[in-house]
Amino acid sequence: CSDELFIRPLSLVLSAAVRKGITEAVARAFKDTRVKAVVLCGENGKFCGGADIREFAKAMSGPPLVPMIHAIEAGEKPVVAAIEEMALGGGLELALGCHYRVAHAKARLGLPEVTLGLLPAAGGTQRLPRLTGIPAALDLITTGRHISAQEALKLGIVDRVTEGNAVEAAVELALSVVGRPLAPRRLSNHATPLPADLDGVFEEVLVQVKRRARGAMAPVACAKAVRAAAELPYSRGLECERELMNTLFTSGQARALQYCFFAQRAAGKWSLPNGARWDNSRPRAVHTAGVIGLGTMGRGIAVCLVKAGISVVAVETEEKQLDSGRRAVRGMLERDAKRRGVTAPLHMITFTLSMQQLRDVDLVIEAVFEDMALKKSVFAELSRVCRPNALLCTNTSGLDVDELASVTDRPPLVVGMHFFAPAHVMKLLEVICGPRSSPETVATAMTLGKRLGKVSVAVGNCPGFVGNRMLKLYLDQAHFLLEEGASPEQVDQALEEFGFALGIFKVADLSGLDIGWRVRKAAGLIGPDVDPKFPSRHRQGRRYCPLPDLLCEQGRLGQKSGRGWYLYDSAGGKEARPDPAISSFLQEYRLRYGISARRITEQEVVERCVFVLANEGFRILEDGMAAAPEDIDMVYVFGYGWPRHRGGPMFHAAQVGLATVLQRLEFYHRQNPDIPHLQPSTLLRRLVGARSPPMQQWKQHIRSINSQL
Ligand SMILES: CC/C=C\C=C\CC(=O)SCCNC(=O)CCNC(=O)[C@H](O)C(C)(C)COP(=O)(O)OP(=O)(O)OC[C@H]1O[C@@H](n2cnc3c(N)ncnc32)[C@H](O)[C@@H]1OP(=O)(O)O
Repeated sequence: CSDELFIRPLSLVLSAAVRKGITEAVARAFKDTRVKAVVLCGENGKFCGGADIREFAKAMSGPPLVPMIHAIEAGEKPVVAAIEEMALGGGLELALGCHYRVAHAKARLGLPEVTLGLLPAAGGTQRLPRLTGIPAALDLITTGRHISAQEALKLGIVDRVTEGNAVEAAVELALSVVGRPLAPRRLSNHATPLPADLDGVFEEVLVQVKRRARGAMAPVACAKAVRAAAELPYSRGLECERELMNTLFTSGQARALQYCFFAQRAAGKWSLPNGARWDNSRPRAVHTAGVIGLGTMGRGIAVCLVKAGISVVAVETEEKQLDSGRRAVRGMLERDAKRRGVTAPLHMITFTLSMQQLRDVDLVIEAVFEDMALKKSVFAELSRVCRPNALLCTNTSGLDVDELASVTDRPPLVVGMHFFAPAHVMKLLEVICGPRSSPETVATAMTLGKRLGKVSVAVGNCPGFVGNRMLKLYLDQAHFLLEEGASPEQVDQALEEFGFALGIFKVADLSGLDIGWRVRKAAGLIGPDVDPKFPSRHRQGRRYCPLPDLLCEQGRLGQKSGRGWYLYDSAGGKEARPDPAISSFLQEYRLRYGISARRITEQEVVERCVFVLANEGFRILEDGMAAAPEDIDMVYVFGYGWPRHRGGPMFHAAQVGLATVLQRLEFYHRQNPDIPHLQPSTLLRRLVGARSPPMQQWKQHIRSINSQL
């Protein structure tokens, strides 16, 4: 119409073309005397997802964002942002440069740059604190969390929220403010509201930010930039923002975090050797699901399903377990509902002792004890009870999914769904594609995972799949390091400084040391022929460390028993304290076996633990158990506490340099010839021989691609 102008960016992101479009159209609108106000909106009902991350790796082209936003803010006609669905990163910064903001009630807003190893460098760190004050700006900028339109309204980030058409509401607002002074609406003119104890606030925030960051630089830089908004005039604050951004922009951490962004999305794009792919296989609709077993895993899985709107029939074998499972699941659902201010959907779950009640469900997730014979009996019964077209899924951390399928009447409808504990919290789901799992079955499990809010990664059916197959070797290294002279706390400290959420011994204590003990017994590594006083350090043709078995025999099962690699205040206690008894136990052990303890450096701890992970990752790629290095990395980032700012074990190996990884593995293998997993994998050698090509080309160096997915 004649007195307003709509400018529609062409895509979700602020690409060079979109920035050019906005810059030119705004200039035209400001010049055109018929135009009284401007409304900025996005295409297809989405305001803006921020800068185009793919452009970061290329030479800058098109108009830069900062002057574009300044020109909008400095304009003499009111500009209103109509925020539909999202205003993220540069998108929110653009909106902050507008004079008014209207958001749809369902819109999400945020400055997630920190999650990409960056900071909001189009004035975001300077404008937001001037609008919301320091504490809220620090929270949003250092965490990158998305907020709802309602929270944005409370914080003053948007001026109006509408349930109706946001563009129409923005036009209405724009027309109503024509002629009003614009100076008070320019955030760069505002003074930042300061808390009474500015130093105290920043000191406290920095401590928290550093603890959460686990070595990531961006959150700390974000806090520094906000501090500049508190202490400096806008133009100098902007310089500080730019300087901090310059350091981050080219950092390895930013590259790693941006790699993770795309790798996470790539993991959803699975393909099978038979040509079935994510985009040509139709998932089944899942309205009802059964969960068998209400132990820790089953409870978490049931909660996830109910929260995703799926009706659940939960089955246990004994009244007592059923009762405690029911109480636990209800409690979790009630706490979650309370937190979100909604009613707990307790009506969506039925608890029963009868498998017969599973006869009408679309899909069953079995989550009984990790025991093949037990799981087989459950699957045989499911075959009899369930509808012929119901999918049968097993939550297993390493058992053969195809062996289980073979006891059913429907091997193509059987798939593994490996959840991680606690299942309602952890983001990773390994979907184990058995050789007979049908494309529809895989598509259903992958899509269900996404619906449950998980990052689903398709993996092949080998012992331990991807995650636990690698974990076993990582844990072995940690145990060998103890034999050689390290302490659990020294190993954990080195790994935590590397950025792991928790050191490996703390993780082992948390999970329970008896889990691995049971697995080793099942694998025939522990048995009646092992001398309990002097257990052999070589089993099945390789070096074996009996230390964790000895601990289990002493009843030190980890956190749940109050003692494991660490000491806890009580059974189930949270705080892990170094235990002098472990130190004496290790000394006696070394003495018994004639091992002279040596000084082990942090470098050795990290290299041996981390490079062995990547080395096995290369073997997994060669075996066809994962489709791409990105999949392996996402398993580690989302399931094993790997520091996201290091990209994942495969990305890290590429970043360190494959030649260096090869050389260090060779070195450690020379020192420990009885640890075969320190021997560099064939693929690693081949890649180094091919002058370390980029990760996207690694697949071309696998001799015979034999996908087991
Ligand atoms: C001097 C420097 C000045 C300014 C600097 C500004 C910094 C920034 O703005 S950095 C970017 C900040 N924005 C984000 O971090 C948002 C990232 N995107 C998302 O969170 C989500 O993608 C979403 C926008 C909320 C949409 O989610 P959803 O609907 O679930 O779709 P997806 O599968 O996630 O994405 C679809 C498709 O789009 C690609 N994509 C999304 N955002 C970006 C982006 N910012 N840049 C490039 N590409 C993006 C995503 O990879 C998907 O691509 P496929 O090829 O389909 O996988």
